[in-house]
Amino acid sequence: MPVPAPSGRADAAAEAQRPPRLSVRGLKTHTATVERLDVAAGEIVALTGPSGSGKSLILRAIADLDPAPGTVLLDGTDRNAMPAPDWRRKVGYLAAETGWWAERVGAHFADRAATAPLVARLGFDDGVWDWEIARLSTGEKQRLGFARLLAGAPQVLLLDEPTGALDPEATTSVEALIEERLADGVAIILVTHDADQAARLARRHVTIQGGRVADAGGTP
Ligand SMILES: Nc1ncnc2c1ncn2[C@@H]1O[C@H](COP(=O)(O)OP(=O)(O)OP(=O)(O)O)[C@@H](O)[C@H]1O
Repeated sequence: MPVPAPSGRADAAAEAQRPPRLSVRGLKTHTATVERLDVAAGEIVALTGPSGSGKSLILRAIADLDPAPGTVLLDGTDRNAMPAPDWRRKVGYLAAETGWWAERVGAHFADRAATAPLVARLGFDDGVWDWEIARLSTGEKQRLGFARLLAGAPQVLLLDEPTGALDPEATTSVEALIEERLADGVAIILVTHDADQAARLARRHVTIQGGRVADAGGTP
């Protein structure tokens, strides 16, 4: 009778066979090429580089917001195998400057009751639904944009300077929510100019050098 493998070893083998949550190969934007980048479920990778090196364009290309040649897979499924709106819901992008289309905050949230606890953790009470977009400060837009993104429960988060306009208290709240999503298995790429934040949140750091992003760390 065969002896079963110790469960820890079996788990490790199953883990090794699982595709990375996000996998990027040969993705070309106007300014940079991502040769190879894998992000596992529950992993956060910090993407750094000088201003104008192309970090935002890479996130937008992965999110399929700009056309870009190359291969991007979610749990092994090519982005071309699903409608673009489905991809963008699963692979969520938070722009450094969030976009708003309706007059008031509430119109941007499909399920206010479900989102209220999230919005509260980011410092707002229920009155926020009636606020006009025109009155929002930069930091309020950033926090509400983050809440709007999380409300869709994406499996990948592409965060472009998510706390760039926030005070330390709000930054702590956003980082706590990021950590919780990681615990839920979300894969995250974080663009930040804040080296302390990159060190706090991410063990793996990739940098744009000479227009190339190479995944030095590999898949853990
Ligand atoms: N559609 C486009 N066509 C050509 N160049 C573009 C286009 N969009 C942006 N760029 C340029 O590509 C470069 C990279 O822009 P990007 O916003 O990705 O930089 P970044 O690394 O995120 O910078 P920052 O840290 O300042 O936010 C910039 O020089 C920008 O002007």
